[in-house]
Amino acid sequence: MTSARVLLKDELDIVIPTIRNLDFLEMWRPFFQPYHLIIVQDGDPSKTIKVPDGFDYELYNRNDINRILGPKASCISFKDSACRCFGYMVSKKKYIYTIDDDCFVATDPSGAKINALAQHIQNLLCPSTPYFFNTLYEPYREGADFVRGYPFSLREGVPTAVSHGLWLNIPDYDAPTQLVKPLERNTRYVDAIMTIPKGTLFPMCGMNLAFDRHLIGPAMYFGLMGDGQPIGRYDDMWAGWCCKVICDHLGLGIKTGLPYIYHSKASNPFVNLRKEYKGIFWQEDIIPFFQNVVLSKEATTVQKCYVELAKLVKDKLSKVDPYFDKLAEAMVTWIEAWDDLNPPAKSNANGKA
Ligand SMILES: O=c1ccn([C@@H]2O[C@H](COP(=O)(O)OP(=O)(O)O[C@H]3O[C@@H](CO)[C@H](O)[C@H]3O)[C@@H](O)[C@H]2O)c(=O)[nH]1
Ligand SMILES: [Mn+2]
Repeated sequence: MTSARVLLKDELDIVIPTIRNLDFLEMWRPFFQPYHLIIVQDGDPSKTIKVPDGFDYELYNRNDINRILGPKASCISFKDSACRCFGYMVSKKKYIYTIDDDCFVATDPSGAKINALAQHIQNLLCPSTPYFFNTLYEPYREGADFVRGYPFSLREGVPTAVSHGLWLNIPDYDAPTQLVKPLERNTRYVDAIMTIPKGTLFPMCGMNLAFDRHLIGPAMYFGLMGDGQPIGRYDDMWAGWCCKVICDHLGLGIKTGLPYIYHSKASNPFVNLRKEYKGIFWQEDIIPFFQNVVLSKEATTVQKCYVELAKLVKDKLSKVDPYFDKLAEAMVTWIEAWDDLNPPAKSNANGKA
């Protein structure tokens, strides 16, 4: 870390889903070591995952999830990276950064190592501008600003709930694209951060993602995927669509762009196709559903928005497939489990939380 002060050292947890090993942490040590890690071990709980020395962490396997959540553990996916959202639920911090175990420190065009975590923190601490697009991109960056014609009444921006980073080398392509372009690598470093405009959805990838847990945490449910489910690799997409409609409703922002990580492992496109294929045609109904979602004015908290959204999923998507009935119920279970583990702060005698 270049600055003596470690940004948000005691206010941020790093959540890592893993079914492999954590050797990748050695490369991140200079940037991650000051922070607390929450490791969600997927797959066989009897397997021991070795955490490199010197990291402060807590580790949860499936037995822990079942013990902590009891019957509500049914909402946490098994054998899919979607399990990571358990880490968001058990965290006690204001911010979360989640990264996959095959993502490494990338290098920018100047040859400097990219501290992705520091850039995400910067993105989250600066406002977003969802109501009017700034053509010079992120106006709060050093050397940039709002351009001529940008309304001054909108320059204060809104709180940023999510910072969505990108990937050099292996891009996050769906299986059909991976099959058609097996050798394609992303070598294009685009030096830009943009707020995703209000009313526009986007495909959120969970590989290199940070968010303000207090602003949007309860909406970061990664759905029912993996073992026993008809779909996979739509965990982060589902969460992103739910988060975006709720951010639009509550007046929060989502940014995408810098920072980059270096994604090293291409998962098997044939296995991915089997996981994704229902999602590839279901999403032609899912996207219009989210584009037409209207949340009520009584939905003033993320939990209220999310439970309202779950009812809309049940009412409008169950005709696509009975899976959405189950998913809608799991969305409510998730909120119940979230509130069990994160009870609202009790207000004291003079009403202070
Ligand atoms: O059953 C599993 C499989 C994997 N994991 C852990 O999750 C991440 C991502 O795994 P992987 O790198 O193999 O998969 P990708 O296709 O590259 O991941 C991208 O697709 C999305 C799938 O939902 C995912 O969010 C993206 O990042 C690794 O840390 C694995 O160890 C798991 O926990 N359980
Ligand atoms: Mn990967």
